[in-house]
Amino acid sequence: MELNTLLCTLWMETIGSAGDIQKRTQHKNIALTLGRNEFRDVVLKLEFPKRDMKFALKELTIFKKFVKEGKATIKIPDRNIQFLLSNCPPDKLIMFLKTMHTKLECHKQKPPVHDRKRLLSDRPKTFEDISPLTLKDLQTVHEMRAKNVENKSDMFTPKGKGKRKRENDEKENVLPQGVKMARKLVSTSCSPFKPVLNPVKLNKGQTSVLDAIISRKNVFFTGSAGTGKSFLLRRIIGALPPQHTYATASTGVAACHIGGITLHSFAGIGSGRADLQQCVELASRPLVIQQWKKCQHLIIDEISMVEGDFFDKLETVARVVKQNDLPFGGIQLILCGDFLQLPPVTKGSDKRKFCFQAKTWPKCVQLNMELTEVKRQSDNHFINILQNVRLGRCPDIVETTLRATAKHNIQKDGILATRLCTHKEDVDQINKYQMEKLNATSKVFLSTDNDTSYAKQIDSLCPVPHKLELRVGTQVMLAKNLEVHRGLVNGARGLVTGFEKGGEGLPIVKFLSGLEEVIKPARWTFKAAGAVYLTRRQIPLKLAWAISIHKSQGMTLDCVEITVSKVFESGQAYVALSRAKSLEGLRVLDFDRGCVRANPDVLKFYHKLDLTRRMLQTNIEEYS
Ligand SMILES: Nc1ncnc2c1ncn2[C@@H]1O[C@H](COP(=O)(O)OP(=O)(O)OP(=O)(O)O)[C@@H](O)[C@H]1O
Ligand SMILES: [Mg+2]
Repeated sequence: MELNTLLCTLWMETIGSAGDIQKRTQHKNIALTLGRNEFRDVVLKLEFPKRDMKFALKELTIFKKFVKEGKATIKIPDRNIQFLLSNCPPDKLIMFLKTMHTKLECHKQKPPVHDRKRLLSDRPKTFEDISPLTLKDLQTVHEMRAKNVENKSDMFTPKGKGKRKRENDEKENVLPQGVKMARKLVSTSCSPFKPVLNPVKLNKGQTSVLDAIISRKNVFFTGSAGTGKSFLLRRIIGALPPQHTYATASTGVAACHIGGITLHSFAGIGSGRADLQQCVELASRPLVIQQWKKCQHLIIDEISMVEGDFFDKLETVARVVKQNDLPFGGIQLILCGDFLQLPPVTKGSDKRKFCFQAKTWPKCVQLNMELTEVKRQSDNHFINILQNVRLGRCPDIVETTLRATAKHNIQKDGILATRLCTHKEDVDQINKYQMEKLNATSKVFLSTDNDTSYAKQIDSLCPVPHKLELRVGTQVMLAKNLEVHRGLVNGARGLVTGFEKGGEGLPIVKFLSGLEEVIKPARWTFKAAGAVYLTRRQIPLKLAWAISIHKSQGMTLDCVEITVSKVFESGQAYVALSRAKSLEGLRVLDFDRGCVRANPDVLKFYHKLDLTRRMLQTNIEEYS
C-alpha cells in the first residue's frame, strides 16, 4: 500500500446551508489517495467499488482529537462536504493528514490558476500520486506560521477577554451518534501546525518483525532487555486498524507502557481457572463477546508472565466464541517478551507452566523472531555482563564487575539511586521511612477517575496512585512521557522543590538533568473490558526512593541500587540489573553468584529456537 493512500471506514456527509446534515452515507474499506491534477492542485481521491470521486482542495478543516484511535474528520467547506474517517491505522492516518495539510499550505503559496484559464485549458485531465513530504515542505509551513504569528501580534487585539468560542462547539450536532466532537487540528486558513518530527527509525530486526506482522503472520518476537520490543510494539499498534486490534500485556504496568489493557481484562474469563464451559459462558457475556468478535489482531506484551494453561484456555475460548476452527479463532497473534525475564506468577504449589509449554503454542505461532541489538545500554562491556546474567552464567568477570559497583557513588544533587526491591513490603517501608525523615508538611493530590466503581481496575493499570502525598524533598519519578526532547520522560527522577503558590498548588520538581518544572496533572485512558473507557487525571509522579522489580519491568532507569539477597525467581536479578542504562548508574550492594539464575526449561526452549533459526538461515542461504 502506498504511503499516501489510506484504507478506512468512511462516513460521507453533505452539509446544508444551515450547517445541518442533508445526506449521510457509510462506506467500508475505502481507499483515500492524495494526488495532483493537471493544474498541480492537491486532490483527494476516494475510491469506491464502482467509481472514484475527486476533490481539488482549496480550504480544509481537520478534526483530530481521536486520531490516536484511528479517527478523524476532514471538512471541505467550499464543497459543503465532510468525511468522517474511522478504523485507520493511527500512524498512517497522522501521516496522511499531515501530508494533506502541508502540501495544501505549500500549494497556496504559489500563484493561483484562475477559473477562466482552467475553463479554456486544453490540458488532458490527469491524476498523479502526490510526492512524499519533504523537509522543504515543512520549512515552508513553519515559516508561514511564523509570519502569521508576527502579523497577528501587530494587530490590535484586546487581551484576556474570556475564552474564544471553540469553532466546533456549534458543530456538535453534525457528527454521527457515538462520535464525539473532536478538537480542531488544523484549518488551512490559520495553521497551528507542528512540524513533523523525524520519528526514531526502526532497526533492521525491528523492521523485519513489523513486515511479518503486516503480512498477517502470527509472530512471537523475543530479545534481551532493552532491544526495543515494547518500542516496536507501539509502532505495530500504530500500523494496525484500531477497531480490530487489542493491545494487551500480562501486567498492568506493562500494559501501560504500550497504552493497552491487561490480557485478563480483555479476555473476560477471570483468572481462567474455571472449567472450559464456565470460561466460555463468561466470555459470552454481551460486552465481552463483542470485543472477542471485533478482535482480529491480539497483541500480548511481557508474554513470559502469561501462564501456559491460561493461554490454552484462551485459545479454546477464542475458537468457540468466534465460531472459527482456525488456531485462536483466526485472530492474528503478536506475542512479545523475553522468557528469561520474569516468569508467570503461580499460586501455592502449582507447577509453573510457561506459555511456550502450552499445548496450543506450536500451532498458534508461525514465526519466532529475535531482536538482537540492545538499545537501552551503549557500553559493550555492560551489555556483555548483562547477557551472561540473562543466560544464568556468572564467570569471574561478571562477579568482580558487579561486586565493584557496590562502591559507586550514584547520588547526585541530593537525588538518591532508586532501590529496586523484590518485595512490595520493602518498597512501602523504604518510601515511608524516607518520607518521614523529611521535615516538611505534606500536600495530598487526589486523582479524578471517570468511574469510581472501577477504582481497583484503574489502580492496577495506572502507574500513579489515587492518593499522592508529596513534601518538599520527596524523591519522585515521572510516570509518563511529557516532553521527550527535554528529557521529561517516563522514569526521569528528581526532587520536589516546592509547590506553586495559589491555584492547585502544583508540585515543582528539579530533575537530575537540572531542569526545574511545574508538574501539571496528566490523564491516562484505558480501554477496559466491554469497550468501557476508564480515565484517571493525576499528577504524573510516583515516589522513587524504592520501587518493586515487578513494577520496574519494562523501565529504563538512570540510577538504580539493588540488593540481591531476597531474589527468589529466575530472571529476577536480570530484570533488575538490566533497568540501568550504564554500569556507572548501577550499585549492587550485596552481589552473590546465587542470584544469577536462568530457568533450564527456558534455556532449552531458546536453544531449540536458535537451532531452528540457524537451520532456516542455512536453508535460505543454500537456496539463494
Ligand atoms: N530503533 C530504536 N532507535 C532508538 N532507540 C530505540 C530503538 N528501539 C528502542 N529504543 C530505545 O531503547 C530503550 C529500550 O526499549 P524498550 O523498552 O522497548 O526495550 P524492551 O525490549 O521492551 O525492554 P524490556 O525487555 O526491558 O521491556 C527505550 O529507551 C527505547 O526508546
Ligand atoms: Mg518492554
